Amino acid sequence: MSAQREGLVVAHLGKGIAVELDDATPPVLCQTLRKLDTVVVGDRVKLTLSSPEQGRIEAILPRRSTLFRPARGNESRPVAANLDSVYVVLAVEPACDFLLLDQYLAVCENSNIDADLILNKIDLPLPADIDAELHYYPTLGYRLHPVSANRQIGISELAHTLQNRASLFAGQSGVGKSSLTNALLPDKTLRTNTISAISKHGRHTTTAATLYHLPGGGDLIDSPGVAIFGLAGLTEAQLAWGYREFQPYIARCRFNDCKHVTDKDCAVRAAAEAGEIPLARYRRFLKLREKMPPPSRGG
Ligand SMILES: Nc1nc2c(ncn2[C@@H]2O[C@H](COP(=O)(O)OP(=O)(O)OP(=O)(O)O)[C@@H](O)[C@H]2O)c(=O)[nH]1
Ligand SMILES: [Zn+2]
Repeated sequence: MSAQREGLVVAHLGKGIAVELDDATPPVLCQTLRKLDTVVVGDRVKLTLSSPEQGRIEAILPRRSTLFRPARGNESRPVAANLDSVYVVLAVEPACDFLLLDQYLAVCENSNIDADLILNKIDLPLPADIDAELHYYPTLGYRLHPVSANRQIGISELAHTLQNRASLFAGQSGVGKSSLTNALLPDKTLRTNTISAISKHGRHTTTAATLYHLPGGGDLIDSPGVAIFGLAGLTEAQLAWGYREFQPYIARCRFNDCKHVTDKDCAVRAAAEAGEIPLARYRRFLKLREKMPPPSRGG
């Protein structure tokens, strides 16, 4: 038996988990001890090697962030670990879904994950009202990156901001997440090598999520399933906190457990009515609140 090593989980394969050792490539195929919590892409793990290509994961090192996805009922399941940033991708077509955007931002605000906005397809004209709505977000501290994946506009600037961090692209279907990933990882063989090195002994299996090292530095977690992550695990109070401009008002509500809806002397609602908080954002907060599973709305 060899000594314990540490590594990074780079992919979930049908027959095991691909782990990149800190001092070696290609990744090794690992099994996990049954009693371990779910191991996810981005996790740092302790493992022992049974052969140069195979190992067993024995511990998950503490995570600095975890992204959850809703599972059956009110359950949630971790899908990615140790993310630094979520990049919410938007486009003029399909139309900007601001409710989904606010939902992503609220999750990140409560998960120790930074959030940026990417406006893709800037080769297409953007209506003025959408443009104005989008430009409100930088006033809250969210950076907005205008790009075109197809026309290769703004891609090198984007690559620069992705350096030295682990990121994930989120957004509705069709906004161009795959196109952006391809623009940033032009070397297709580099992308597929990771997986084929691991699955060469068996049938090719679809992966739930994969971590890629970007050529300019930084990691990108690509996961079809994570693209639309839900409000899984958030409480109603966390949802309100996820609206950054609400934060200074929340402490001024009369009641500690103010729901910011019809409550007496709610400073958040008052600010929205006075135009200090954009009414559109407050309304979307109310809508998201309605969408939350009942248990997290209680108490
Ligand atoms: N006009 C224009 N179209 C683009 C641009 N980038 C991507 N598209 C197009 O948008 C469509 C959707 O792109 P995808 O990359 O598949 O979008 P996605 O977000 O990965 O979609 P899902 O895989 O369904 O989640 C494709 O037809 C792309 O060619 C762009 O910069 N400009
Ligand atoms: Zn309130």
